[in-house]
This record gives sequence, C-alpha cells and structure tokens, in this order.
Amino acid sequence: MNDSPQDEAKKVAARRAARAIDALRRGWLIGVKANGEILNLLPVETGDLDSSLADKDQVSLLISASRADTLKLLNQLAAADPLLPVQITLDGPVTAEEVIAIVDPVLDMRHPMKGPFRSEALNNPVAAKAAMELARHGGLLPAFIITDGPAEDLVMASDVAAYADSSALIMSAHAKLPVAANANAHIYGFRSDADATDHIALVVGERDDSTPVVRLHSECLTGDVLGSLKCDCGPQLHSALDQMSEAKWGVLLYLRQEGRGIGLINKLRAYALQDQGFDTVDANQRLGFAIDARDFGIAARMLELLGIANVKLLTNNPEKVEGLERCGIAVEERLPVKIAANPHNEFYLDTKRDRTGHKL
Ligand SMILES: Nc1nc2c(ncn2[C@@H]2O[C@H](COP(=O)(O)OP(=O)(O)OP(=O)(O)O)[C@@H](O)[C@H]2O)c(=O)[nH]1
Ligand SMILES: [Zn+2]
Repeated sequence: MNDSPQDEAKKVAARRAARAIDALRRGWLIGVKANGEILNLLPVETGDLDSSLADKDQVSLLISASRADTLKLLNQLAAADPLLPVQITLDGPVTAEEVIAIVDPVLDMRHPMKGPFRSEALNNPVAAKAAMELARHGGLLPAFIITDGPAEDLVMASDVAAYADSSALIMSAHAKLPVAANANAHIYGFRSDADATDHIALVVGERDDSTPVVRLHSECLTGDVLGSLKCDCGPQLHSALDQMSEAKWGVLLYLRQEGRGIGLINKLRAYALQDQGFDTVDANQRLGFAIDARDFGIAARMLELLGIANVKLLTNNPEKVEGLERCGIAVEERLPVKIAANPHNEFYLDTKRDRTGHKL
C-alpha cells in the first residue's frame, strides 16, 4: 500500500526527530529550526563540553523554566511565559564543571552558590521548547549549550509531534504466554516506525463480549524487576493480573514509559533528589520535567488495535481515566487499586494522593 503525501511527510518528520534524539544521546550538536531560524544546541549531559567551552568569552545555556526557577532566574524575566525554557549567559572563561553544576539539580547540595548569570528573553521560543521535548525523549537532562552551527542533524520544531504520534503504532506479533497469574494468557507486541519504543499487551483469560478489566501499567524497572520498596509498581502489577484472572477477562497494557515518561536515568536522578528530601513531584520539576510526561494516547491506540472500545479501568489516577476518554475509549468504571503501604513508600503514596490527585 502506498502512503499518502501526508503520511510520507509525517514519516520524514519522525525520522528527523529520531535522528536528532539519537544525536543528542551521542553528544552531537543538533539544529532545531522554527520560524525560519535555527537554534544550534549541544546537550550538556553527553556533549564534549571542554572543546565547546574553550576560548569562549561568553557562553549561553538553554535550561528549563523550572530549573531557572530553582536558580531564582525567572524573576529577571518579568513578562516571560513561566513554561518557556530560559537562556542564560555567563562570562568566560567557563569550565565544564561550572556548566554541569548549573544544570544538574542533584549537585545543588555540593555546589550551592552559582551565578551571577544574565537571563535573556529567547529569540526562538518554539525551537527551545522542542529541544526540551527532544531531550526528554532521549532520556537526557534538558539542558544545552547554545553554539554556532552548522549541525549535521537538523530537526524542525514541529517534527517532535510526528515522533510522538501514537497513530503510527501497529500490532506486530502475537503469541500464547501462560503466566503465573493465569495460564490462559496471550501477549501482543506493538511497535511504531516513528519511535523505537515497543509496548506490549497481555490479554488474560477468555475474551468475550463483556467489558474487560484493563490496567495501564507504566514500566518501572526498579519496582517491576528489582522489587523496589520505594513505589507500589510491582505489587500493583501482580494485583492487577490477579484481579483480571478473577474477572472474566482482562488486559494489561505494559507501557514503556519509565519514570512517568522521563526515562530510567532521569528517574534515578529523581530518586537521588528524593534521597535529599524532595518529594516525587518536586524532584521531577527540579530536573526540568513535567510532573507526569506520559501520553496515554499510546494506550488508547493499543486498545483500538485490540478492538476494545470499553473498559473497566484499574487505577487510582484520574488522569489515566481522562487520558483514555479524550482518545475515545469509554471508561465504564474506575476500579481502585489498593496496595498496603510499607515504610519506604508511605510518603510517595501520600504525595500521589495529596499532590497529584490520586484517589484511594
Ligand atoms: N519520575 C518518577 N517516576 C516514578 C517515581 N516513582 C515511580 N515512578 C514511575 O511512575 C510510573 C508508575 O505509575 P503507575 O503505576 O502507572 O501509576 P500511577 O500513575 O500512580 O496511577 P495508578 O494507576 O493509580 O497506579 C512508572 O513509570 C514508574 O517508573 C518517581 O519518584 N519519579
Ligand atoms: Zn515503581
């Protein structure tokens, strides 16, 4: 089947975004274009900072709005949009260590005094916002050195949306998978030609015309595999499979959205901030991310591909209900997930209830 010109354009856009994300992970320079102008950026986390900073009289950095807030820089930009990234300029010579101390909140205790910096209005806010999203998709700290070009990988700010487009997801494999909770289970694999992340669904029990019990489970390597006591993910996963087995049938969507969409390494950074006393919400914001960066459109698309339009959703998170309904899935009922707290996750569960509206 031939793609329509629109589909072809989306693929080209997704490819440019994928190349840019790959470049960022390797520490290469990217150019982000919006409104006819290119913003050339070197990722602080992976880039060769020493050679980029050498002999510079001035160095400009692009950091997230919430990082700028922590550094008390937002008030310098009185009229600024509080969600816009911020450009700061330092007088040279500047060392790699100084730059890292500015962008990495985990080091704040070690380097409490920073600055003075000048923050400036962005001349390409659309490109700057897209750069923050590219860093998140790459699982990197959202911080860049603004450099001179030309960059080999040029991405349009609008390409990020094509990369994250859940309609590109297709079902690619299907097999029986007996699991401990239920020997009658089937696994379905999903992938997309836009983004390299694979997702899976486990259909538990005998499918019929009744509404299935569905659980959207976001990947948590520490909880699901290592049995971390910091969160409730592992017990929730197993309790969900048990509840599905007790119902007529159920569907577990295992979404590869580690750390609520910020990636494994950034989640571990959030844990390091939690070790310093910040809660899960503040930790995400200090890193420069949204409290929850997940896109539940992916789950809705997986349900659509499985031919499921109505669900009974196992969750305490109202955002999951709204996220699915916005994408046309009817949530007939919300079933609470009750997990006994332990001394290590009590504060985390309280934070979810008090700050992110989780019901219990
Ligand atoms: N960034 C970040 N992610 C975390 C933290 N603790 C757990 N996670 C991630 O949060 C996600 C787990 O969320 P879910 O189990 O889907 O639950 P939920 O949004 O709390 O909603 P429920 O359906 O009520 O469980 C996983 O991707 C975990 O990796 C944390 O402290 N910081
Ligand atoms: Zn977890």
